[in-house]
Amino acid sequence: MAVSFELIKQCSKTGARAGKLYTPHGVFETPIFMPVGTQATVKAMTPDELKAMGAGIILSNTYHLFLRPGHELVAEAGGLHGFMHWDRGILTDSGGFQVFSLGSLRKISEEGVAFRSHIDGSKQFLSPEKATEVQMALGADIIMAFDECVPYPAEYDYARQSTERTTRWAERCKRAHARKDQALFGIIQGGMYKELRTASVRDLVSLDFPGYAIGGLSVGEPKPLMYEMLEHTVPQLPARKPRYLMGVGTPDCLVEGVMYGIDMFDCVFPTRVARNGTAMTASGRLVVKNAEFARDFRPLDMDCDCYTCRNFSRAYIRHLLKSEEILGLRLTTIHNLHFLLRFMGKMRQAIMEDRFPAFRQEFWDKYQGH
Ligand SMILES: CO[C@@H]1O[C@H](CNc2nc3cc4c(=O)[nH]c(N)nc4cc3[nH]2)[C@@H](O)[C@H]1O
Ligand SMILES: [Zn+2]
Repeated sequence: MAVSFELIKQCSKTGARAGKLYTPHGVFETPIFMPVGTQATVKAMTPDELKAMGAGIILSNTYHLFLRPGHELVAEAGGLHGFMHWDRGILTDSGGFQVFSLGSLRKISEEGVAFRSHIDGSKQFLSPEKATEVQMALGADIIMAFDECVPYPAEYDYARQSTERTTRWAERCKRAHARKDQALFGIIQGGMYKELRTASVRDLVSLDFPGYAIGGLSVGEPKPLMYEMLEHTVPQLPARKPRYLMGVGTPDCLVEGVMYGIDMFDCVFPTRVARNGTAMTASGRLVVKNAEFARDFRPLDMDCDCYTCRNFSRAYIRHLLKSEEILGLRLTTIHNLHFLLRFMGKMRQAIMEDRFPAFRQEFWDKYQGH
């Protein structure tokens, strides 16, 4: 088995659990947050810095790398691990989501999706087989089935037909996948319709994937609706296989996702907001670019021990960001990633000590939104 999951501790009162994910590039503790490195780099970070802060698995993206520099070139460089000099875990998203969020003039059919590249407008086509071939060439440890992320909102009938096609596509990906050192995860769809979510779980679990992602969430729906879908869907997934919630990465959603039994998360949020000068802290966000911090010589987050918070002040980081100095966005990125990775470690510790409900309550008492 390329990737396997060991359930270490189940919370006695909620769906939260602590586990271990065994991959060809290492063993990683779950719940885990996976920094996003869309174009084969986690923006502004070196691999050594990512290692130093404890990142275990990072994401890259089929859609982007297929368009540039091309999967064949990455394969010549020894796959993504060789190309980006990263020897820990890599997961690639299959491109379905990005075709819809980035590509233009998309035409979806049973065969696949025709679209124009957002880079040069050239005509492109991705099918389940092509997306699987690209991911085999990129060489990630975990690859995703090619799916359509049902948009929000979506009519019941559209959600049903799209989800049924995603299941047929998942079967085609499974048939096309021919790398024993890679795990292919299925992606649950179903929109915001509980019976479609159940049908998607039933159909994909019958295809027996080594892990399952929950797709079609964090797409602009109200958070309570995302939580309702998680509460309904996650318990129906096999307990001994990893569950991956795609596109989630704010502390509130991470706590709730862990509570429902999610093991893996990814999101561009922490690195994206860092680049526009927003720091994540235990009590919410701090927009360090704001004038109020011009003479504030305290660290971003008084409770943080990251390289940024040990050495630099809000005033200095604000100055760097206002002056568009590259170090500015590097320092905020270091802090945000360190903050989230440490937050996951604290949650795992609480689960191991069977005090997750108290940890969650404490979090909500302190957290002031977003
Ligand atoms: C709300 O923030 C925006 O939304 C994205 C995060 N939310 C998200 N939901 C996703 C769903 C899927 C899916 O159903 N299938 C596949 N293959 N990949 C997915 C990737 C996803 N990412 C950020 O990029 C941000 O722009
Ligand atoms: Zn910090």
